Amino acid sequence: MAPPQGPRAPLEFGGPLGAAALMLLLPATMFHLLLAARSGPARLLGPPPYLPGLEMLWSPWALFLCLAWLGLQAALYLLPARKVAEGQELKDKRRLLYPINGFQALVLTALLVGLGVLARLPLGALPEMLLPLAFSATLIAFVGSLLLYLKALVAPASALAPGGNSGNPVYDFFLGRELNPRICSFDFKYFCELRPGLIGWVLINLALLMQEAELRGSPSLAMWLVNGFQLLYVGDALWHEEAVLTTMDIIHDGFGFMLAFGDLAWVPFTYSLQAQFLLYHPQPLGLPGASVICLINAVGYYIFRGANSQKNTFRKNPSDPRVADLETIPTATGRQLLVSGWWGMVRHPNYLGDLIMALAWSLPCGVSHLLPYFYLLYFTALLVHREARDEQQCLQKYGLAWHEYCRRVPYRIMPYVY
Ligand SMILES: NC(=O)C1=CN([C@@H]2O[C@H](COP(=O)(O)OP(=O)(O)OC[C@H]3O[C@@H](n4cnc5c(N)ncnc54)[C@H](OP(=O)(O)O)[C@@H]3O)[C@@H](O)[C@H]2O)C=CC1
Ligand SMILES: CC(C)CCC[C@@H](C)[C@H]1CC=C2C3=C(CC[C@@]21C)[C@@]1(C)CC[C@H](O)C(C)(C)[C@@H]1CC3
Repeated sequence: MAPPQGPRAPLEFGGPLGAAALMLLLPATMFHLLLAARSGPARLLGPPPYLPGLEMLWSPWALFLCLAWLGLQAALYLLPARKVAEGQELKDKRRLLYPINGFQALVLTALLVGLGVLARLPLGALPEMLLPLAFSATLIAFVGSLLLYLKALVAPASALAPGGNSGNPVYDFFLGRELNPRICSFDFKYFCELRPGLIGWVLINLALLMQEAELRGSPSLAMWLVNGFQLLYVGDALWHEEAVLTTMDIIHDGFGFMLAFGDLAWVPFTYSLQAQFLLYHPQPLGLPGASVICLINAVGYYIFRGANSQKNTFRKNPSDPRVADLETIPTATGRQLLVSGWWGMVRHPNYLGDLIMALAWSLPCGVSHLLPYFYLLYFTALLVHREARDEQQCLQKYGLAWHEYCRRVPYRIMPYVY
């Protein structure tokens, strides 16, 4: 068994107690949202409309569907890739290899689903199964994290995540002990981060759109917008798959319950909340309103993509002509920090773009209910917390240079506000 690592990283998420509370609170919130979306009052706050019995949650058929979905995505992951990318350097100086074929997986899944629909696959029946599917996904995330935790107990110390090896089993189970758990070249965290959950999310959205068409003759404009915006977001993530290799989830966080549940259950079943809400609460939306919402999404996407691409291009090759003229601050590590362009506006311009898009995803649901704005509220909290974690990590990495960056670029996410 690997001994806990040298100097212990400070505990995050409120330590073991916070981790235990989140393990209960996150699934409970997800089920609350699923139940509220289909209830008449659709209340975000307040008690759930009813408490589902085990017979409403547990279904062997739903478990089979979830496992089949994971199996399909794993098979697509193993197909030959257009590119194999190198990850960041690890503590033992190695670099892991990652297949770049996520967008191919999305296209092949779309083809398979299209063929299925032509062969009368009842995709419109999926919305009725969301509760048992979410329950099975949670079960899979729980059992999967347990197996990963046990695997990590025999992993070498160099394979452990900086934050997930405190020695407290609850905390480590939640955050994940091992940084890059793999069997041969199959990387569990990288696989789960982008494929089953994100592609599952757009599939659920599509099923909700088809069900709406069945119920009301055609999908509403609001449902088209939500589907279109979120498909763009998922397509973009898979097209720029290589960029995920520099996110804190891949570089810093272990693969434990937080990411397993987040990737496999939370993303597909709560990120599709707007489409769920629209199926049960149709909203009128005219062309002028839709055009304004499209503009908001386009502005958000422009900032999000511009900022992420600028940083990725700069990190890959600082002399690339697209970024070579930008002003930078040198750091003791030899790396530089951008202080002009998007990254001179605020310290996390990509978060700002993401939040503007989150607003555009909720607006088609009207303003009569708070429920479809849950994603915007949750996402603001997630990004504010994530920004604080990243700030801590950057301060450790870059010391005085980071202080200088903060002095030159005082706002974190929103200029003149935060
Ligand atoms: N939809 C969702 O649920 C979620 C979406 N996201 C999105 O994922 C994307 C990635 O987010 P995340 O991984 O949190 O963070 P970022 O992509 O913002 O990466 C932060 C890192 O960027 C580098 N960096 C910071 N400032 C500068 C600078 N001025 N110049 C150069 N490099 C800099 C640092 O790493 P280094 O110096 O080591 O390169 C820092 O650790 C974002 O667009 C976010 O909105 C994130 C979480 C959830
Ligand atoms: C359940 C908890 C509250 C926490 C779980 C958080 C996870 C759901 C998110 C952590 C980082 C994520 C990212 C994306 C999805 C959500 C999770 C897994 C991301 C794949 C979405 C698409 C983006 O384009 C991205 C930049 C690739 C994102 C990377 C981070």
